[in-house]
Amino acid sequence: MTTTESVPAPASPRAAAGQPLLTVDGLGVEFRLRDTTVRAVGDLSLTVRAGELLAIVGESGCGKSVLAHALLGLLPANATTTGHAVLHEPDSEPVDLITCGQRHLARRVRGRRVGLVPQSPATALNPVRTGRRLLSETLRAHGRDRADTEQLAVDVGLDPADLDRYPHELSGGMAQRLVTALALAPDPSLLIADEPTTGLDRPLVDHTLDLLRRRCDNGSAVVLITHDLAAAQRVAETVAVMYASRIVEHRDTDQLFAAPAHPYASALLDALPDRAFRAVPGDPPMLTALPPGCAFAPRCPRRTDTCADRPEPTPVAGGGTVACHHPIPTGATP
Ligand SMILES: Nc1ncnc2c1ncn2[C@@H]1O[C@H](COP(=O)(O)OP(=O)(O)OP(=O)(O)O)[C@@H](O)[C@H]1O
Ligand code: NI
Repeated sequence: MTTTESVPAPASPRAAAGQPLLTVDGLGVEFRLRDTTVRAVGDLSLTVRAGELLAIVGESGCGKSVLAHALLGLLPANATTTGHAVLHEPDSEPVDLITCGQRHLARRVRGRRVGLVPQSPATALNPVRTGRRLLSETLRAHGRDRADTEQLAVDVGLDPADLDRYPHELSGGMAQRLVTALALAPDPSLLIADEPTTGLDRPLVDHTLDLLRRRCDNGSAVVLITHDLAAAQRVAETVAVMYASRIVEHRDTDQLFAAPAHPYASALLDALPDRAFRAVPGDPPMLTALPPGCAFAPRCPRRTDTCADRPEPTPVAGGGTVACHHPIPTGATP
């Protein structure tokens, strides 16, 4: 399999590594249904820095994809989004992705400065265009050379011959690689990749992860949404663990994997085959009926009466935050 050996220069100026690229502050998303409200994202704050690969992990339904869609203005009409998410880039004014409006998002941000690898590739592809046409048109629309089409296919591990297929002729894994190539075509400074390795076999999983990792080497940033903790451990600098709409722990990857502070993060790691291989006991709560306090408390071996109050994210020794009244001591010295 061919890989890109060098890191190409980005299409637009990038912030210096370590500078905040996206600051999310108090983000909330609710869906109004006929007789209830789904609180899919609650009071979520985080910073993504230039050159960083942040992995967001957590059980199915905890709000990962809704977070991604909120940042790109892709939520349906029954959604209400609150809070802020400011994109800072060296060549332009900071823009609040939550308040700037659909017009600005569509013209200036989505698929340009912020790219999305969607979780469902099959529905994201225009069915009447071949992969080659989709990719070359996207490159041209962003002022890039159409001759890069085949290279981009190779970069994502797609055989250029398969570019002549229509979406319905692609396997799930091929469609996945094509949507990744389409998201990369505009060379966004921030790429949000929502389960980008679904349907890929192990060598292609690693190929895709390494491709995302390399993007960060020129000052771009990647938010990788994944169920695959091993993937997060392999390529992410930092990991945010989401539980029932909130981030419960956000720390340096090595530190989190060595000594998780939140009981839920610890239980997730215990579910790994090379650890205890024990599923997290119990079920997550319904997002229509979240308890006022800690949402993990009913499943938590460390819970006390204090957990009836919601824990706020607080600093952990060694860096990062944990939202728990009774965090597991990490052994790190302040
Ligand atoms: N349009 C919608 N209307 C109502 N509820 C929605 C809507 N979209 C998502 N939800 C709900 O929001 C919650 C979070 O969904 P989301 O897709 O973000 O989960 P996820 O963490 O990405 O899960 P998975 O790992 O399975 O992809 C779920 O309870 C889901 O049912
Ligand atoms: Ni999802």
